[in-house]
Amino acid sequence: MKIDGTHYRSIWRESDGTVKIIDQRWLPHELRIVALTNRRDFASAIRDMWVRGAPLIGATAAYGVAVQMAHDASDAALAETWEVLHATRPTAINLRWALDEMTRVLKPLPPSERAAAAFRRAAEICDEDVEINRRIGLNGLELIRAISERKGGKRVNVLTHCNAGWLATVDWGTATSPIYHALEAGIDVHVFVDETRPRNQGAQLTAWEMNHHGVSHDLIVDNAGGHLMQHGEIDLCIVGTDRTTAQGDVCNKIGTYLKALAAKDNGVPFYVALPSPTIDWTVRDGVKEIPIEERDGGEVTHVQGRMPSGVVGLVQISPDGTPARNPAFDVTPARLVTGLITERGVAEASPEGLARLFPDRATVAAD
Ligand SMILES: CSC[C@H]1O[C@H](OP(=O)(O)O)[C@H](O)[C@@H]1O
Repeated sequence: MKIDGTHYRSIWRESDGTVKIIDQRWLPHELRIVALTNRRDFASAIRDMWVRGAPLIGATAAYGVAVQMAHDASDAALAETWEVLHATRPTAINLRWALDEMTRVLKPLPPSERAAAAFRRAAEICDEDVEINRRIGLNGLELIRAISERKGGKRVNVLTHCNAGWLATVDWGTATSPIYHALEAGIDVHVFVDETRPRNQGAQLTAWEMNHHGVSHDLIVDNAGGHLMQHGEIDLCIVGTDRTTAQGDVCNKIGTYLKALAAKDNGVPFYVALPSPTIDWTVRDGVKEIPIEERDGGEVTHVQGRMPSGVVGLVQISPDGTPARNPAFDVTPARLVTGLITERGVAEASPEGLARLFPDRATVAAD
């Protein structure tokens, strides 16, 4: 999307072959663009969240394989790269999907052909993500348009959680794509942006996206969402996902489950923007089977921001040595999900709903 009138993707390859990313750790205060030149860079970028968001993690891993193939295209290097990058973060299925896809394409080729083929496939994966997200936006736009018409053109209030924006993907975003399309369609839309503790992807990234794209928004603390729903201030929720099961259970940033409970209790539609590479067809029960990343407790006891001096740094918000738990995701059972907004349409959160849209992929029989 655009930053001060200039179009950016979150990851791209320069004409000289260098792969570059926006290092999201410094947003919203600094726009830092960095080159990733070796496998270690790519592993750090994913593990330490220079880039984050399920689709972007997958795209980054794809380019990580390509850059490694340019250094060493042996079978051993290909297998080792799968292991090294797969170990960076456990929850987003797109990481495994992208690594498996790159291996599928490259394994049959002679090493001499692998680097060129890898960069081609990585570029395709990025372009496919952009198109998938554009279509998710068009499908989600109809949900927002229907609410707008029901409200006689009055403002449609959308709640988002974490960042499922263009910064979480290659472009458009997933949960934000319907919002961007609604803005372009002239619909009066307002976004309540969950700050999303502890990494504050909402406060730091979604608010930055909304601001740069001219979307009306308010930043709210995570705990305010239920109150706003009780008072009729939220028309629908749209969130992203890091892994959705064939049953329609949705794994997403920590706190999503609580938002879904509040939405159910208040009759607020709760939608999940779901690109098909984020569907894990091999999993039945999301709560029992999806690995939940446990990140360092320091992300809970400390918060990053800009100091009065203008320097971006960390401040400690709890007593020295405070122990902290930091599960980075939770799973919202399908029963709390109103619908899944995919690139092929809006599906019921059920095996039947997903199989209807993806008969070519559905492999898990309904319970
Ligand atoms: C479009 S996927 C976005 C998804 O990824 C985020 O997690 P993280 O920032 O830790 O990578 C969050 O769960 C978003 O909903």
